[in-house]
Amino acid sequence: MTSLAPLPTLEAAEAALRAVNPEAYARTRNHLTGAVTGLSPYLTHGLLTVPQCMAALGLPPQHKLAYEFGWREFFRHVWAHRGDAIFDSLHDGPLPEQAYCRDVPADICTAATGVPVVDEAVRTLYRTGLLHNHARMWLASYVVHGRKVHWRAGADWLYSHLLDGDLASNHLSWQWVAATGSHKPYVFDAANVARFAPPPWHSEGSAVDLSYDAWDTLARTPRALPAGDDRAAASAVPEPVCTPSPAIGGPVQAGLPDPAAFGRDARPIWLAHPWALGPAPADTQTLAVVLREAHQARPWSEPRWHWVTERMTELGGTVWVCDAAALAAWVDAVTTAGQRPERVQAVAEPHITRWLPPGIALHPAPRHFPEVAPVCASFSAWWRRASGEALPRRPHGGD
Ligand SMILES: Cc1cc2nc3c(=O)[nH]c(=O)nc-3n(C[C@H](O)[C@H](O)[C@H](O)COP(=O)(O)OP(=O)(O)OC[C@H]3O[C@@H](n4cnc5c(N)ncnc54)[C@H](O)[C@@H]3O)c2cc1C
Repeated sequence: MTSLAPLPTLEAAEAALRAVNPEAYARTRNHLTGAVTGLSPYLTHGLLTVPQCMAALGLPPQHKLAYEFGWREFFRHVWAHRGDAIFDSLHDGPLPEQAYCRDVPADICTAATGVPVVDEAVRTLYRTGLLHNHARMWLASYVVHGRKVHWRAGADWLYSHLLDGDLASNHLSWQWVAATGSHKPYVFDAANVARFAPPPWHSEGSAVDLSYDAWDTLARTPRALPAGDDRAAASAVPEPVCTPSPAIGGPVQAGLPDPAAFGRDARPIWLAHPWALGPAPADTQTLAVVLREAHQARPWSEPRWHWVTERMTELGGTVWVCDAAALAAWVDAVTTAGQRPERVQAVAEPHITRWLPPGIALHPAPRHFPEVAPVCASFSAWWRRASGEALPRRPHGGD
């Protein structure tokens, strides 16, 4: 990962939180150079929590930034209620599912479409592991409505490369753009890009320079925009390699430590996993674990693995890569009947919880907004119930 990526340390996370300027955020957040917070990798990987950010910033519930934290928790609410159904279209979109291809074309994955806004987004993604929300929306809209790629293929691809890749925020945002989770395809035009992005992104005269009406019609017909030509291919960049587990070597080891080494210490064992990289509770010993099953279906890029394992090393010394059965046996070995279930503790996080053995005491992932039931179909319905406030009419991410 280049120096453009945020550092995977608690100090960097806390510094990013201290640097947030809510007033500037509210004015400029839709601009690619706006005062966005950069908190998402820290929130996704548990170095910070939404309640901690809300408290530190003292945000009133009607602040724009409070809504955005709200979107994060709304997507978690939908995931908690709908489960794996979020990985399929929540309802019909503008076209039948068969109208979309199931692979992201090579010219998109290598930033060689010849459309500046798309190629800049992909280059930025590979260089930093992050993308501004507006850029994610433009990219997803081009992929789904412009190139007729199924939202799920686009979502899986983007998730693999994001440092903040979160299955709820990512996959449900793609569904929102695709109109399988909202009621209108999200489309954009070149003027919108020119207003919110710096000049290298401007796309007048390219394949996406269409009116909103033409875009809307395109989203509702099977026709696709053309792939990048040979001239665009000349500036292609390689897609970073994605793997289902980190490379073994140095502090990253396959297997688990000798349970006796932990068994001699009476303190509870804190399981640091990729979605719980905050400080371990006082008076615990830390075991840092990557569970193979949690990543099998959705590999991560090398830079993301590097980012995560660097922080895990800081927490646990060695990062242990193992499968769920091995972890269950290890938990059994360090746990005597009288100590269950507090001996081994972890944060319950939906990316991993289903693979954690039953002998582990789970702490709920911290939330700012109260859980509401039944599931809310829209953010505004959820916001009304979770915050007790009405939501002014506004779009999802940008103008
Ligand atoms: C196609 C697409 C894919 C996305 N994938 C992810 C993802 O994998 N992980 C992820 O954390 N966010 C995702 N988002 C949401 C959003 O783009 C990022 O959270 C945001 O860009 C992160 O930058 P930031 O921390 O500077 O955000 P800020 O604008 O500073 O917002 C502060 C925090 O609020 C939350 N937030 C802001 N906007 C949104 C939003 N639209 N939806 C949900 N939460 C939001 C995030 O936790 C963010 O860190 C996606 C959005 C789109 C359109």
